[in-house]
Amino acid sequence: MTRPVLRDDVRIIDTTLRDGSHAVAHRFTETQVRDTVRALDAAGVEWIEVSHGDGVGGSSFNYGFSGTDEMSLINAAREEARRAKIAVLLVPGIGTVDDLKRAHDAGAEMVRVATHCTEADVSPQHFAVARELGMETAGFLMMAHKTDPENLAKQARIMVDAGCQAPYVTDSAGALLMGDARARFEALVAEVGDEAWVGYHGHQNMSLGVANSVIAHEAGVRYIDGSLCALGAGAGNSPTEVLGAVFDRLGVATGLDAGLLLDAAEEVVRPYLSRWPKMDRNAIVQGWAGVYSSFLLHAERAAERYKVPAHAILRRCGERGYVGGQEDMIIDIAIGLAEEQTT
Ligand SMILES: C[C@H](O)CC(=O)C(=O)O
Ligand SMILES: [Mn+2]
Repeated sequence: MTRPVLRDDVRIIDTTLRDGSHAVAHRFTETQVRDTVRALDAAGVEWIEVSHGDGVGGSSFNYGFSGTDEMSLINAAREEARRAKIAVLLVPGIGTVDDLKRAHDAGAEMVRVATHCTEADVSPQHFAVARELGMETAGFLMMAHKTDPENLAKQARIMVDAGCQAPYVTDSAGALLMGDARARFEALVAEVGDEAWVGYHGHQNMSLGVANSVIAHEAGVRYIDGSLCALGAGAGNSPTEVLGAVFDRLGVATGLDAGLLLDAAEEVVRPYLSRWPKMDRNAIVQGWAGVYSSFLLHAERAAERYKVPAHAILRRCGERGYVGGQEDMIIDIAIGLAEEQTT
């Protein structure tokens, strides 16, 4: 297994146009994608992730239909990028090997295969196909707070042995406190650090995405995710423009122009946002109770339909330990809460 070449101390992978898709209900337009890619490219971002929020193949009744076919968006992103390369996310079971091949044909050069943190064993065939296609590979171990550092490292080992060049501590719920995050970073770096770069993907539900990114760098993590204006599920992701400024102040090389990232966030992304990811009660409950960030809009819609509080739905998701893929249970909880209100 070969690690990709890294020019800088850390490499920021921008997921505005993938995780951010959750925050805009998967309705990115081609113009928004082109404008965002141009701005990120100018700021020196090397990898830009573009897909439905739930990855390629995610456009569906269960996860929400895309406003524009994601393969057209990937193709538009590839056309617009001068230096940057395009990555896609794939959740086995939502996306298929066929979706991966179509994304590659549309211009994607990296795939990030995402599994629940204890289920890395569903990823090997996707890594194998990606490597055959000559793509770079990363692996998301989602909801990383739900298993201990030792087991997370074993799961990373499964991914790396299958062809993953960068297993990620993926804090899908924004639930990891700093010590918990550090323990997971250190465990993965110890297990696979000689063969792969370790990555970190954070959510801002408890406002710790940037702090955990600094800890990640200290612990030897080399890929760190961000989103312009924090655009992402829940309270959003670690803002790329803040990561640029913080790492610049720390003297950590990212290859990014922090000023141009600020322009990209303020002048390109902010004007098209109808909804700004925020740390409101619902999002904080997600971090606090360890709930998958992508559940937020599903819970808000169910709350409106069944006239029950979204934060109560989300707390119950946490109590029941639901994970990505169990979005339909949100309706079940909302119906249950509505019945409890009338009895
Ligand atoms: C499919 C998920 O949205 C992947 C992700 O970004 C996360 O788990 O966080
Ligand atoms: Mn995410």
